[in-house]
Amino acid sequence: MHYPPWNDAPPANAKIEDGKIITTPEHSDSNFLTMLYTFHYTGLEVLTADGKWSAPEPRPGSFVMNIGDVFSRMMGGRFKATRHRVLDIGVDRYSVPFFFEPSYDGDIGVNFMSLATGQGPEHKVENTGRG
Ligand SMILES: O=C(O)CCC(=O)C(=O)O
Ligand SMILES: [Fe+2]
Repeated sequence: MHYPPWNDAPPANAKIEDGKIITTPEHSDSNFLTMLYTFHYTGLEVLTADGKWSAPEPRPGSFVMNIGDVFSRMMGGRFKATRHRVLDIGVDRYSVPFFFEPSYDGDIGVNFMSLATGQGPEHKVENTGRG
């Protein structure tokens, strides 16, 4: 992904709290799991459990792993999908996300954990492709 800077002309809806400017608004990824490579670039922020935005320090050679909506739902919400956003850092920014998706006939039914624990709401099979 390539994020060009707004170059001092951001649209009104790119301006957020504390004078920050965003290139990608807050969201969670709709997939299972995302492996994200951010090189040496800052700009990524993740929402922590106490509702504060936190900027993980970029670590070249490492991946950020973001839990997606599908994984969270399969786990009955015990693991939360990572809310995250990207700030304008004033220079061209690059990142490489790998969006790991379930296979077309994979079972992504809710409450997968109950298959292993025998506890909690019953797991119901739902195939990715057939809903
Ligand atoms: O570029 C990044 O650091 C994050 C990208 C992202 O959130 C996305 O593509 O869903
Ligand atoms: Fe994302």
